[in-house]
Amino acid sequence: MSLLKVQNVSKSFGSLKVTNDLSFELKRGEAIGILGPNGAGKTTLFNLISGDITPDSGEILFNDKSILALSSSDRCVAGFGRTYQIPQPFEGMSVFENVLVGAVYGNNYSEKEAEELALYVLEQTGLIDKAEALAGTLSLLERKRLELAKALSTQPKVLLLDEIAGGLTEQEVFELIELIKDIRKAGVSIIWIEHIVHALLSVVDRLIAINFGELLIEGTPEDVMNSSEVKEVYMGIE
Ligand SMILES: Nc1ncnc2c1ncn2[C@@H]1O[C@H](COP(=O)(O)OP(=O)(O)OP(=O)(O)O)[C@@H](O)[C@H]1O
Repeated sequence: MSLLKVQNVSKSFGSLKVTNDLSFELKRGEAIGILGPNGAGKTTLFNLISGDITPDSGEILFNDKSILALSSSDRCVAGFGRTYQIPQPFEGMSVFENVLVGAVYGNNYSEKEAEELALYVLEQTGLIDKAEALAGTLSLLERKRLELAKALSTQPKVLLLDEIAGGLTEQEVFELIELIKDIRKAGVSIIWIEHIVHALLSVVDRLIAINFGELLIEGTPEDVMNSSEVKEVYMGIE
């Protein structure tokens, strides 16, 4: 059964059509990867799903119900968590406090329950030793982990990862992949936008390639990576 359905969604900014009649589905427990060149409309797609912007046309269904009327905070409570391409923690707050905000905001929890969840998520993401550190003092990998921790603290059913591996060393990417695999094993469905293709391929079941806001091709990672569409548009090879 589909958990999320994006149906014929379009979005323009002025005369620029950034999302063009885009449709795809995410099944429960599935992980899918989104590929596309810079400016293809990948982050815009996440903004449409998370409710930061509204489509001009089309439908977005979660558990077969439209979520278009829900605000971004209501979508968060409904089960959507996301990370941002550029981590933007509350720099002057501790790592624990940053995660606590998500735990309070995304769940109907008492303070004690939210604190317990925040500690669990910090353990899960390998940040427990940094709990008291100010977020502004973290390394890039730790900031990426904090992005994940903030998203996980809302207990998402669908996790939207926006270029979470960008800027990391090979070893750091490897560590992040292991963490994302564990999150997936815990039952979270994932949509992952990533330019670091080997990272995507080690996690996802299916790939979707987009260009100029349109779906180019979707299928198994092997089929998509070997397709002439992706070779031509994404890698510049004909
Ligand atoms: N709020 C906005 N107003 C105007 N134009 C926008 C807005 N948001 C995005 N765009 C434009 O839409 C296009 C797609 O942007 P988007 O960030 O979705 O691309 P992307 O595929 O995520 O790119 P990248 O891989 O570089 O992150 C770009 O040309 C961008 O400048």
